[in-house]
Amino acid sequence: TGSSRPQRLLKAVQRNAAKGDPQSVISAIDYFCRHSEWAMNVGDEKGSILDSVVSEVSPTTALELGTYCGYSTVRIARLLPPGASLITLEFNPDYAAVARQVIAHSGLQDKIHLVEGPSGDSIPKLKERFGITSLDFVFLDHWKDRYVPDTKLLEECGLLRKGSVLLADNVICPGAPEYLDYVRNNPRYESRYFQSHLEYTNVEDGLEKSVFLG
Ligand SMILES: Cc1ncnc2c1ncn2[C@@H]1O[C@H](/C=C/CNC(=O)c2cc(-c3ccc(F)cc3)cc(O)c2O)C[C@H]1O
Ligand SMILES: [Mg+2]
Repeated sequence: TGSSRPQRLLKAVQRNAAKGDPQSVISAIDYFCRHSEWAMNVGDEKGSILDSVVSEVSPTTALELGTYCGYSTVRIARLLPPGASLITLEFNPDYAAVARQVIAHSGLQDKIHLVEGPSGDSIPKLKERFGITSLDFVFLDHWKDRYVPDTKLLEECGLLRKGSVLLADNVICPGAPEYLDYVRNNPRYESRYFQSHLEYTNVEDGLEKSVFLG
């Protein structure tokens, strides 16, 4: 049988991006998605908002929910301070396999821990597995109906501290209405919406940044 879209995206990275150069990996994926095949990466427009939040937080420990092909994984990891690390969760083994190769091509593999499995299973094990006490930054970009249960799970596991920043993709398209309701009407969060567009299109979408107040 033929190749999958993630496999074709990986080929485009291996052909067009310089090994060890994260920016060229990002540009190669954006080019592929604009000119060959659309894919659900956060993209360059929302990606620059992601970059500014990551740079502002400068997290020592970051978590990503939903690796997919590793585009935002590379975007986040390239901005981490020395010694910092990003844990990314992905339950589809085919996507995880592609993401590992995209990450390897970028040269950022030493800053990234890709954990295969459902986020609901992995989140409760993060403290013991990675020796972390709390998360400085979380990027939510997995199934949209998992944003609320996983945010509650992060709270219950004591993984959020005063000042932890959650950044959620797609709060307009495909949409995460329950999540917006949860973080916007919850006194334990200070939320702000960053208007943008769905990756590689002019359809409205945006990111919701929510600071946990403890
Ligand atoms: C619970 C759980 N645990 C671990 N990994 C999980 C997980 N749920 C999903 N994942 C993994 O994350 C990835 C899923 C992401 C879901 N993202 C989406 O469905 C998504 C969809 C669109 C979109 C918009 C308009 C359209 F017309 C069509 C699509 C755009 C996006 O930016 C998206 O992130 C891959 C999946 O295996
Ligand atoms: Mg997304």
